[in-house]
Amino acid sequence: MQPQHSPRDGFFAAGLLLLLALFAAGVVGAIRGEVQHASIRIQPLAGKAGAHRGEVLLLPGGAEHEVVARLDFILPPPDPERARWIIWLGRDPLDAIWLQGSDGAGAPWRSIHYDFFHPDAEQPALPAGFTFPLPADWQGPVTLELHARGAVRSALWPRLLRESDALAGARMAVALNAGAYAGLFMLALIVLVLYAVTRERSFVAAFVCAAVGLLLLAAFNGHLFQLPGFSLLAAWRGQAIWALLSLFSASVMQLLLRYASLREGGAPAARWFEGYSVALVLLAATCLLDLPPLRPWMQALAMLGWIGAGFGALVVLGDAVRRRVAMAWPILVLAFLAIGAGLANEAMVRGWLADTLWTRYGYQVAVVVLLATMSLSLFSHIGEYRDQRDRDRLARVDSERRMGREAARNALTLALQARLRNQPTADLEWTAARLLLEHLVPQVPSATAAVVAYGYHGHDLLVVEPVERKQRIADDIAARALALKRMASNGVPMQQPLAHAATEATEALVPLPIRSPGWGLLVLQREGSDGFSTEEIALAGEFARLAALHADEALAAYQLRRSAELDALTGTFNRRSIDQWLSRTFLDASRRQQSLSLLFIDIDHFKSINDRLGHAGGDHCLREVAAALRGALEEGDLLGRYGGEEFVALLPGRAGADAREMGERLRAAVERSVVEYEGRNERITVSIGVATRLERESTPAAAIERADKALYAAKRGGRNCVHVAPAVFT
Ligand SMILES: Nc1nc2c(ncn2[C@@H]2O[C@H](COP(=O)(O)OP(=O)(O)OP(=O)(O)O)[C@@H](O)[C@H]2O)c(=O)[nH]1
Repeated sequence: MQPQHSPRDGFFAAGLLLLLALFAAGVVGAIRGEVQHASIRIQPLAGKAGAHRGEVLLLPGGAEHEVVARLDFILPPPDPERARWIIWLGRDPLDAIWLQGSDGAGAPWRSIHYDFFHPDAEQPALPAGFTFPLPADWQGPVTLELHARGAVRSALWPRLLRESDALAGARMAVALNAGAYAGLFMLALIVLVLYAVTRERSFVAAFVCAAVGLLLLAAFNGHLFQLPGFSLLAAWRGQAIWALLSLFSASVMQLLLRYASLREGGAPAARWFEGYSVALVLLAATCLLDLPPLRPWMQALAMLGWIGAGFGALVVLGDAVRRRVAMAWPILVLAFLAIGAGLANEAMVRGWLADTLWTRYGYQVAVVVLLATMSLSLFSHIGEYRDQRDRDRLARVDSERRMGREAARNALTLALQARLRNQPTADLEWTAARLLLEHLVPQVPSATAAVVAYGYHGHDLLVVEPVERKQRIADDIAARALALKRMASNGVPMQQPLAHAATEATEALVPLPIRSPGWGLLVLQREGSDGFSTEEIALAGEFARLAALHADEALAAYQLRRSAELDALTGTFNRRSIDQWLSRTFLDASRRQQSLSLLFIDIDHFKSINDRLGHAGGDHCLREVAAALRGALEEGDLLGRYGGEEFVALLPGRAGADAREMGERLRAAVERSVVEYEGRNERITVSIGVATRLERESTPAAAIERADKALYAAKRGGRNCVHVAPAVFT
């Protein structure tokens, strides 16, 4: 994505213009304030290299040259009130510069000897020029020789000034230099911190640019060689400056590459820039190799390299303006300004423009402002970085949430499977609803969550979380049951503001997949008007579906299990399960030393019933007898069909008289019941044999035999009676 111009650019550009205006005002003031110097006539001495143009003496650069010129000037009479006179020259990269001549008495006089690359220890920090104090007693016409030697192109403008005026000018220059250094230093620091925070590589390029720029400006001004650590660079003399210039050109190209995002676009310009940067680094290395045959060419090559980088920068910036890259046009304007200031400096070095603060240092200020603007425009990269980070974080949060919900879904499924498997049918739906709410509420926070169902698997259900709100919810649901039923039958979840709530609240209604005519809803209520997200409602729907599905499955499994245990005709236990029950209850009772009785109940003359009513009528009678028996038995007693027209009742906790009493009750119940079949009333009786578990009996076989015998005895005893088996039959 391409960064766009933003209102921020406008503010930034306005701020920048303000700064530039302040700077320009300062420079103009400095130039205006410059002291008029007394005129010096310069005359190159015959036989020595060096040209002059008016007041300026030119050193051509490339190979090492030495120029000697005669300086003629008239010194006003000494004034004890005012400072002495000095000859002042700009601080050009000269290997040596000094003045010599003779005083009024003809005695030889020689000035301080300066070497740009090896500054004297006594010189002030950040010296701004070469100052040659003249003896205080000199006056009238003076002739001196100016000796200068160096391999860097320079234009020497000797000026005759009062020392105080020279100091004032020097202070101005120092202020400019210090400002430029501080600016680059701070910039380097800021972009380094930004890199540490964002890990955005563009800031490394900006850091290298600011750091190399700082070294380069300090080298151009000669201040670098004052620093103990860097004084070693003086061994390379001018070559060190050209190496730094080439490195700076390369770092500017790299910064431009990143600023204009050329790499991302895969533009061919990116490859050119990369290649050119490598060439510039190689050029810097060549400068430091200091090969004598190449030495005269290095200045020109480094300058060419710089001009090429400048040209490339203009092309890229022009393109960036077209592509609406952030801050492109203020940077382009600044680049033009920097190039203009650089050309002014070159014109000064060639003697075409006077040596002023502006021509000497203007390009330095422009470069600092340009670099600062370019580096700060990389803030747009921070925006991208921040966006990316936000996107990553959102994605992470989203995936964590999704994983959390997936885990909750699995947990709900597992809990439903585990808890519903052996649940008695009456509790099945309640348990499913409870589990649904328990697992849903942490995922979809709700002040109240409820499962409401009518006619669900044949019964009504209301489970509320938290339980304290059950009554309120029950009243609320009852009050609008009709509307809710309509809503549930639509099958589409919805949410609405809670009309009667004192504070703002929202209610989500998620229909439960319940077979008609039953209906049910998952009701979620939440404080505030924000309501539930689509995702939350979808999750609630899915949880509700899971819970209902598992409840249905558990019910079906329960019914299947029951059908395998029950006798299809009478609904009592079948022979297989009554056998299991017999074994189980006998073992149980023997372990606990509890009473247990066993009743064999046989319908009297069933054959004749069958004969009279037909087989279907017989079946009907069997069902009616089973119902009568079940009605007379008590909770905990078991009834099963042992086969044909014979039933078995198991009475845990009963023995002897108790069991007989129950046998009587059963017999009487059957006798009382009048079975109606096809308009005929049939009277049915049963004979019952009772056997009670003996103390050491843990299996039912013997008791079954006794009960059978007792039944046989009852039959023999005239039927429709109860016979209790003795402990031992004789
Ligand atoms: N309708 C119907 N009849 C059955 C079923 N199972 C057995 N029977 C009949 O039940 C009758 C049992 O007759 P019996 O064992 O001779 O005894 P009873 O006629 O009841 O006479 P007592 O038991 O001596 O009073 C037989 O006629 C069987 O056909 C059944 O599932 N349905």
